[in-house]
Amino acid sequence: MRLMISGGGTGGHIYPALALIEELRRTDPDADVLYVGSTRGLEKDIVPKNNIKFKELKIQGFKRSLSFSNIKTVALFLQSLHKSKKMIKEFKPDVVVGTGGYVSGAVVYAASQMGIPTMIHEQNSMVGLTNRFLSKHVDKIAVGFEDAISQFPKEKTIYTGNPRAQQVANLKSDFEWQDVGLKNDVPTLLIFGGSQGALKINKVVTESIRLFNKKDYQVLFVTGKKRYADVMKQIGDQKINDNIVIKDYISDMPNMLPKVAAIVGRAGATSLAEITALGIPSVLIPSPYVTADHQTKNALSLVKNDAALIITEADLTPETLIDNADFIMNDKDKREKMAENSRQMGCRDAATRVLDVAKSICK
Ligand SMILES: CC(=O)N[C@H]1[C@@H](OP(=O)(O)OP(=O)(O)OC[C@H]2O[C@@H](n3ccc(=O)[nH]c3=O)[C@H](O)[C@@H]2O)O[C@H](CO)[C@@H](O)[C@@H]1O
Repeated sequence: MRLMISGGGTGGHIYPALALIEELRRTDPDADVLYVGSTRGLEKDIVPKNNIKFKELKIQGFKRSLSFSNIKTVALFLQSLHKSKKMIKEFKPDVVVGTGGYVSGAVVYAASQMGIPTMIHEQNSMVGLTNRFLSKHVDKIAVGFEDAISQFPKEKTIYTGNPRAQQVANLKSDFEWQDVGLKNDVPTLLIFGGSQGALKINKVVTESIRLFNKKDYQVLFVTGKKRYADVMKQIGDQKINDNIVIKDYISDMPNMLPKVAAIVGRAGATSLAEITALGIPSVLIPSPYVTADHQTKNALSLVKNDAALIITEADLTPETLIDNADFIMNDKDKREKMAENSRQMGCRDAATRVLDVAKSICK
């Protein structure tokens, strides 16, 4: 198969695409893949490291208010459309797949205009801007949450789960906590605010260091690449005990996640697919800044099943953070029960399902 794939901006759109590519290469070693990303997103660092051909487009999103930059957005979109068509003519894909982010809007739309089979994957329970636009033009729509089906044309939409779930569930981890300076035999709480880190979570965690210092469990706190320096400045000369390690980014999350006892984090759809694939209990702090508050909806699907706890960003303080973290980390039975509930929700064959949909539309 010749697969052209595009997903950009944040990890939540990129990692499902990488998981799909991994599944394609596993089942079809002769497959040829071209990934098209944006010049500004995380994909330009992440994708080439995975030995995947990568091409870039310059593109940006619409501002919600009337703004001059929206004129530039339209110009960049038209330019990207033109470049995408050129790339498609050269690469000659059998199918073009979009996993979200503005860049996928141009690439998938260009392909649909040229009569190439197209599909999108929507990770969230609420459809995003780009996928809403593309849904009218593509042949198939794969969704990560059953709740999303009703927001798309019924006849071409199918529930598949999120390909990243299968990737993390199948990996044989050789990760050791000693690799990051922690102990192997102490339960570890992983704290991170999605693929880019979250300002409020970082602030409250830095204010909680004194309290985490005293815990019997360990904490790995991941700040997001661009936020690390600020966090270290905020921490200043506070004492950090051996049970806490701070990192800017984890490059190989699938290898680490199976060894994590619990997670405190945002409720991005791809993170939740990983959490449920592996059965990890979590404390979720949904981002209030995303389209249609979709992270709250994502989070509540786990909370309803007693697989996660939720703290709204407005209620997040060192006290609520520590109370919720302790609730999970200090009670092994509770943790195991939540882990099982979380595992029940996992969709561990999602990459196969998405690939099957892509194959079904190839000419
Ligand atoms: C602010 C924003 O727009 N967030 C959206 C974005 O989130 P975001 O990009 O944060 O996506 P998710 O939380 O869903 O996924 C994050 C991904 O990055 C990985 N990771 C994270 C940290 C790290 O150090 N290393 C690492 O590899 C995680 O393992 C996961 O695979 O896309 C998601 C999926 O469409 C949406 O649900 C989110 O609402």
